[in-house]
Amino acid sequence: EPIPPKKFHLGMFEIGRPLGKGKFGRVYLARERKSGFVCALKVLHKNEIMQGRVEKQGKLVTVQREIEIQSNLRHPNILQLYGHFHDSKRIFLILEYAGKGELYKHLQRETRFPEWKAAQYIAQMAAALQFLHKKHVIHRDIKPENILLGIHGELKIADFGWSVHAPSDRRKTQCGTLDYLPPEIVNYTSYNNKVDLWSLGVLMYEFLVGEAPFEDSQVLTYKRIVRCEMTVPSYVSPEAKDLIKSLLVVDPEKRLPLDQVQKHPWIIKHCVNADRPSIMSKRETKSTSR
Ligand SMILES: CS(=O)(=O)NCc1cccc(-c2cn3c(Cl)cnc3c(Nc3ccc(N4CCOCC4)cc3)n2)c1
Repeated sequence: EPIPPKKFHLGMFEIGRPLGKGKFGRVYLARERKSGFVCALKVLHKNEIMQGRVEKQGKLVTVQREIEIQSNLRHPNILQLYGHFHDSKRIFLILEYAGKGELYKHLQRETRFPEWKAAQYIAQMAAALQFLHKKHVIHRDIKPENILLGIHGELKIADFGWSVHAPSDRRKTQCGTLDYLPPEIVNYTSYNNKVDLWSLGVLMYEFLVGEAPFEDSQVLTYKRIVRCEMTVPSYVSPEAKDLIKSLLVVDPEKRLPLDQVQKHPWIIKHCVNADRPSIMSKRETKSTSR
């Protein structure tokens, strides 16, 4: 684990290939010259952040909030923010490099994930959300576009641009798609960290079906969310369907809590988790017996 120096500046890094670009910035592979430490450098342009419909200082405050929240979070399923610096025009975020890129690209390529893979991702997501909620952070923007994959295929929550310290009765923010918003945000009522449980259900549905459960025209999506009108295709196993139905519940207090998600039969069936003796794969047993 590198001991980060206090002050960062651009000259400390060799900039590599662009990893991708998003609405507010570009991400480059980078290497810190002295230590050779590989990271990702996210470049945000101050004027771009200040423009756009979102109220003036809104986005800049969000970036400051993103930095403050993410730099204090250390968890294997949360992309680490090592530090930041800025020059007159740009803000630079020094982030953990996620070796397998954007989760939604993998989802697009595979159309939908097999249940064993979806269960691993949902278990890791639930662990990350449990960690965030203990720190009174609500993510509020759980969707495949905000999730990256580490070099071993482990899930990394990457974008904290819309997270807030709980509890909050903030009006619905101008976030992108409605698909992931739970009824209480869509209905402008006050909400708490249970919003992330709803989004976890939407994410699980999208992993298994390849599209979001309430996907439709904007007006219809709104109606379907507040009435929780969705159908689960028959190829989804009964256990998976049960977990989806336990999360996509209009009343936030009735959604399955995260500790129960991690003990759900569908998760247990597919995930070898820490507190159970490890089930050695065939390959491993053969090598030890040799
Ligand atoms: C708003 S935004 O700019 O943050 N989002 C746009 C965007 C778009 C695309 C990527 C990435 C991205 C970000 N990363 C961060 Cl942050 C850390 N590692 C990566 C990271 N890592 C990464 C690792 C591998 C690959 N490859 C793997 C081989 O196939 C080609 C893609 C891509 C990205 N990618 C980001």
